[in-house]
Amino acid sequence: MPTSGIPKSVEPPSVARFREYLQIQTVHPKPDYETCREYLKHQAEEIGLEFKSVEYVAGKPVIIMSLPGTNPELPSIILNSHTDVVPVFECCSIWPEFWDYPPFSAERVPDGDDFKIYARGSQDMKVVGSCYLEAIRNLKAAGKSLSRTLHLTFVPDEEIGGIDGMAYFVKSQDFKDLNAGFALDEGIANVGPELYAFYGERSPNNVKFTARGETGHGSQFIKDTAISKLVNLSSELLEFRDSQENKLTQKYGEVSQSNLGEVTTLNINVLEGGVQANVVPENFSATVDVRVTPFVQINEFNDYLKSVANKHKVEIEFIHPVKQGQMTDISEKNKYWVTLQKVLESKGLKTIDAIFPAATDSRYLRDVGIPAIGISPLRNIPVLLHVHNEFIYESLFFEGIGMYTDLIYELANLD
Ligand SMILES: CSCC[C@H](NC(C)=O)C(=O)O
Ligand SMILES: [Zn+2]
Ligand SMILES: [Zn+2]
Repeated sequence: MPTSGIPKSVEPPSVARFREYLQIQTVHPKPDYETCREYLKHQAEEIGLEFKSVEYVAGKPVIIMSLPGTNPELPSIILNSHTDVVPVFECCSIWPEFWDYPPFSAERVPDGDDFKIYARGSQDMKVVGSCYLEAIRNLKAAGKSLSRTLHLTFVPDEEIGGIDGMAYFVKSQDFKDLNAGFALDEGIANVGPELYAFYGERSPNNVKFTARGETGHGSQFIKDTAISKLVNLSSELLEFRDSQENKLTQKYGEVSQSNLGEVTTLNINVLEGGVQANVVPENFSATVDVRVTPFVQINEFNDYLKSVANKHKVEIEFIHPVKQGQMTDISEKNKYWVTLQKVLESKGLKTIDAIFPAATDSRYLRDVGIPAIGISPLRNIPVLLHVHNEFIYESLFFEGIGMYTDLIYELANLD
């Protein structure tokens, strides 16, 4: 334990480094990536890692820190994390303080024998990036020999879809040069004692439906209005949504984070149209957040959406191209997975193997053929990603460092 022999009130250096990272305001819509780059460069220099910063889009650095292995011909291990965090709501008129501490002060607050560290990004996902760095610091300090090369990748913009970050990176020569064999990426905290291990995720599919119809005076019985078409279409979409939920409740008794990824969800989140109350609008649209499970063929699912739109005489637009979600093999055939399971077992940790319900940068890695597992070291803690008052227990940070130290060592020494 990094704290042994040190009074609890004294902040361990690893925690000070973690808190410094949390204090950098890499928050959307204007993340401070420059300060973040400087911070990471300093970490790389201190630990003794090669450092490279590349920008596929100006001002959005992808940072690659490398530790060459003794057998650099072997496929490398990627330890990925994103540097950006989601916005915070600090207060509103009826609820003056959403946060107990300022979200970028990274306050270290005593909590019994432990400390809580409050900050945006403490769970999602600066804790993971910091654990990787501390684990490698420990391995280097202990003089451990690693045969595979390690690459720590710190990427921007995951929280807004990764288009200017991981999506460009995986297509680049820089990425090909990594000769990656396996990647670890983000997971999600668990209120229970197990760790989630995500081997796939649902494809985010934003779809806009636009209905057009008869216009006229708001006092009349006008047929085939845009709204009536959109309402009928929406009812059918919501019936589909119910059927997906029923599938889970029939199979598992309830919907949970561990089974949600097995079905497709949709939420109608933006309605647009109308000019004034007494004018029947010529058009009205609904934008829907659809999350397509990798267990169905995305093309077939989109054909189904087209057929529903067609039936209700509504136009359909797929806002961005969506690819079939790929899944990482979690059978005995995947030696990286077997190693991960072995290490976690040796530490008394169990995994819940699941499909991530939302989107992470792992989808880009899997798409270019890199087996990726999304994992978080956080357990027995409320799930606070994107939530007010995000915090972690300091003890979980130490547990995470221990877990990644063993995991990285074993993965990097796989034949
Ligand atoms: C669609 S890309 C934005 C990424 C975001 N990821 C998470 C984990 O919230 C999401 O799924 O909405
Ligand atoms: Zn995240
Ligand atoms: Zn997030």
